[in-house]
Amino acid sequence: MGKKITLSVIKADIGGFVGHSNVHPECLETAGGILAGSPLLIDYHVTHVGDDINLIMTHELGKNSGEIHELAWNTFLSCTAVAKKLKLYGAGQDLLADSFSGNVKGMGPGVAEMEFEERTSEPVIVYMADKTEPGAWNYPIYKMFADPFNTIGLIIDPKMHGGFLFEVRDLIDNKKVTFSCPEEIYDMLVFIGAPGRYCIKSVYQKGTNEIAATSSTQRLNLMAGRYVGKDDPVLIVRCQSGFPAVGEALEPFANPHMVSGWMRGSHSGPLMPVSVNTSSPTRFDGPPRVVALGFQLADGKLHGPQDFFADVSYDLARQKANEIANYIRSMGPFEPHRLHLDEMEYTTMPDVSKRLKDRFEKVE
Ligand SMILES: O=C(COP(=O)(O)O)[C@@H](O)[C@H](O)[C@H](O)COP(=O)(O)O
Ligand SMILES: [Mg+2]
Ligand SMILES: [Mg+2]
Ligand SMILES: [Mg+2]
Repeated sequence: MGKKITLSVIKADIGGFVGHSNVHPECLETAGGILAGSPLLIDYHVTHVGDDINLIMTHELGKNSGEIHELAWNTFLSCTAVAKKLKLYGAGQDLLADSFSGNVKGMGPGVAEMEFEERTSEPVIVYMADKTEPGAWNYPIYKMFADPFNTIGLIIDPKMHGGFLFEVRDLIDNKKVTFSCPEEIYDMLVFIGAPGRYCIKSVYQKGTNEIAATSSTQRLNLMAGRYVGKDDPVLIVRCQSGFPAVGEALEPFANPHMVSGWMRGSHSGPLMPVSVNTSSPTRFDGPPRVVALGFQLADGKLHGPQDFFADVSYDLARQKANEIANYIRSMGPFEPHRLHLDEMEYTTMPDVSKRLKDRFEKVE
């Protein structure tokens, strides 16, 4: 057995610049400075999508390493101090706990990690989204790993033809189930078609059980018991040679699918593929954005990134997303633009109902 590398992507919103639109450069510099000085890491890349800081790190300490999680937590604390100094908006927004307790899971930051033996050549893509929730990955992961109309490799690459195993999490009941695809796609779609509750956590290659993809499935509002911003999830996908080709892993985003999030975490809107530099949500705090950064790993070193959605071939997807956004915005506070009551992050319904209680008369 060769040496195993862990790729950890840990993210948090520690304060926005301006409002919830972007990250202040001083926060990114602070994060970069701390990771540069850490002896724990093989390599790192600090970046952002909208108002979320993403720490992309490689090391040999495995998943859920207390040392790596503490490094990320302390980095976010230092960035929060900068955010407070600059009076940025919502300083420390996603840091829900007072002190670190061994693992950042359940403390606010989002985490996606995978451990594997590096192949001769190891292309990976790190996806990062803003103004949406973890279920936003269900549609593109399904397309990448189960839909031959997206991924021709499922038909013509002998290493992919057997299919993949999908681990799906129920975020409300805190349970998990694994589906074997393609045989069980109809059963699986019953669940993953409801992305507010069921999320694809990881995908494994059948036969080898090699990790192929993994996402962050933390739901901030479920942890905090109140709205503290959207989860703004991350996803890691390994590519080529038995996994989707880079182009197959990017293809689902050519059709901007509808996701929950956007303004006040309470609207449905198209997920727009963008470059890091254009990842600032603006119109109605959106539309929701997704960035895809490609890296070649070499003994854990992160060569890259390639900012894939900067490419002109995603111009049409952005145009389509703008058209969908324009159309659905015209519905204002009406469903389905506004989310169903159960899904809304802020709701004044209880207060308004209480105030109008006596004005409701029984209909005979
Ligand atoms: O969803 C949003 C922010 O999400 P985020 O921080 O990216 O997780 C925004 O639309 C805010 O909800 C909106 O700007 C109102 O913000 P507050 O005034 O309540 O902070
Ligand atoms: Mg924010
Ligand atoms: Mg955000
Ligand atoms: Mg958020």
